[in-house]
Amino acid sequence: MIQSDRGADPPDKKDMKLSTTTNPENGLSQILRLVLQELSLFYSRDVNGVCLLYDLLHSPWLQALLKVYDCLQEFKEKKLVPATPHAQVLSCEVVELLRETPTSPEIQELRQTLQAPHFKALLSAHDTVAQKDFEPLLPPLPDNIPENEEAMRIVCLVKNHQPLGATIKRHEMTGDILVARVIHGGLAERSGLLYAGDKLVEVNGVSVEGLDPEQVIHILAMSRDTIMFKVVPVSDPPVNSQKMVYVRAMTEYWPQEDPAIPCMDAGLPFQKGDILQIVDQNDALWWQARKISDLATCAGLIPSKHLLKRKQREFWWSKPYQPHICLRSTMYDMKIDEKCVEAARSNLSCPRSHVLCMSPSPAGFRRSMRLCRRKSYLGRLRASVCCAGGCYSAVGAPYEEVVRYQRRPSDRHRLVVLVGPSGVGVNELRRQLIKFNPSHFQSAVPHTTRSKKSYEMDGCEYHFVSKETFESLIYSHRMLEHGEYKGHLYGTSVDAVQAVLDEGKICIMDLEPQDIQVARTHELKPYVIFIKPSTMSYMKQSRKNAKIITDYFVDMKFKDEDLQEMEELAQKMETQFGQFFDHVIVNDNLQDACAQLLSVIQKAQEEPQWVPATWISSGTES
Ligand SMILES: Nc1ncnc2c1ncn2[C@@H]1O[C@H](COP(=O)(O)OP(=O)(O)OP(=O)(O)O)[C@@H](O)[C@H]1O
Repeated sequence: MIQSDRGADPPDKKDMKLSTTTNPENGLSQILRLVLQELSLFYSRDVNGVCLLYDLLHSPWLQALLKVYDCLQEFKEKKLVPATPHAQVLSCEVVELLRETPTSPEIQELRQTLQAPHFKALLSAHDTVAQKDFEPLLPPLPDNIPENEEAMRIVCLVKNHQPLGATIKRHEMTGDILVARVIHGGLAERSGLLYAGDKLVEVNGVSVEGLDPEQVIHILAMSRDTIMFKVVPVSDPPVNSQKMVYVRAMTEYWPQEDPAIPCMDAGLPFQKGDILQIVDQNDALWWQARKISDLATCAGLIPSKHLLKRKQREFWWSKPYQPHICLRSTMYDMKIDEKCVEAARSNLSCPRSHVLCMSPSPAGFRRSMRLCRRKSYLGRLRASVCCAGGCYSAVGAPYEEVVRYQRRPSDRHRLVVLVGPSGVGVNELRRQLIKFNPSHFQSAVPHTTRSKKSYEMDGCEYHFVSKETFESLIYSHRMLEHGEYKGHLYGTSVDAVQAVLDEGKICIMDLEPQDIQVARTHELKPYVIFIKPSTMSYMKQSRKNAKIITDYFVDMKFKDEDLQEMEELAQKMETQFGQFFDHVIVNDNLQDACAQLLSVIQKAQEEPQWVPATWISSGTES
């Protein structure tokens, strides 16, 4: 991730003094010092990547470089003249004279110093500069060079256990071996001497004429310390003027499984949800990218958006037809068992008298309605191996452009969405969070079309609305999730979530994974946390006294098959929807999981995070 390392090198006035030159009144070092002072004011807020800029300008190598630059500028004016252009000869004469002098420890030391290879090399360099003798001595050109001889470039690269970072191909018509692409950050690119399109003539003195690319690679693999290329440079070297783009991978990619990749070794594997830095989009089919978790390495090849979409479509159509139900929740496909909702309520840690109170706070303690969808959901998930994720993958963009978003203190909080297989502890964690700080965390009050009971209050347990009102909320996309049972509709609206956010609180809600996309808007900027079950053996231990609610029973103990089912479901959720998860918490020890949740939520609200670019550029952000 491009993140400045705040902890490693905090802005500090003492440090800044060290970084100034001896003459702070002029020169670039002085300007840099002032810029650093300015930047340090914004450092803690990381406004628009200030930390990154600060760390760059504060780096010792840049400071040293600027000092050298300042010194050179100073001496440029003085027009220095060498005392002698023959320091080497002078040194030899001194050594000779010292031989005739009576020896003493000092004389011995001086002789040793003057005869040391490094010192001799230094004097040699001095004389070369003093005599301005910079041109290398080249043998005279042969007379018989043909007029149309192409200009050649000799490139010598020193091997350093890093990949060369270039791929080659054979030109279909001419049979020439060409540099196909130069990978960013690789040895070839950093040398600045090899370009895509350069024609290879020789490698390590061996002519490549008539050779296959594989044979050329074999020669390269055999070379030991240095690689020598003789190339005919491409007439128009490509210039990469594209801006760096960051994307979230919405699908996974394994170069080893892709026979179409031009060079498997140069491929960059990635998983759903990985953030990638796209460094080169010059090729319409193969882009170059790095993972932000590994920016120091050289880039790798990934399929372009267009190509990956095509691959997804081909994969989709190549699958045998399977009748399936789309997981996307639609009206009337979700059964909510009100009996279960009621039963769950009586199971709450907050007493019923609390539910009856005037304050709307009980919403935070209500069990989610998803409990009752458990059985049918699992069934549908099993039946639709390639639906929600698959359908999405087949038609959706494989990469989502992302930017760093830093919530300002005046902004509303981000919605926190908890996702997980039924029984994993989503509601338990939500309850714990709200209990821990009810003035900070709250759930949204759901809507229903059923009639109000005598002990209920509108806006407290539910917003009681007519079927028409509810349906208009659905059609105007104001419902984040909804379902029907026995002719009554239930659901949570965007407005109910916003009401919590408008109070300056953090709204916590649980969603089925297929509903995450509905919530992914610039209005709510949801931060999605996946709650994952622990290992089977740990779950058996820790869930001994835990209770679940099924479609038919309330307060049932976990059976082994429930845990097994939970594990299976968690895996499927991760496989299909992992691209939407901002964070994963394994719920083994409840206290630990709660502590993690608190800290992650705090980070989500206070630290820069990757969010879809459309959330920021949609005009609602200043
Ligand atoms: N880390 C844990 N250790 C022990 N018990 C736990 C832990 N997490 C949750 N539980 C217990 O497991 C049971 C199920 O938890 P919970 O009701 O929160 O599940 P859920 O994910 O909301 O699923 P559903 O939506 O089906 O209710 C509850 O009795 C809860 O107290």
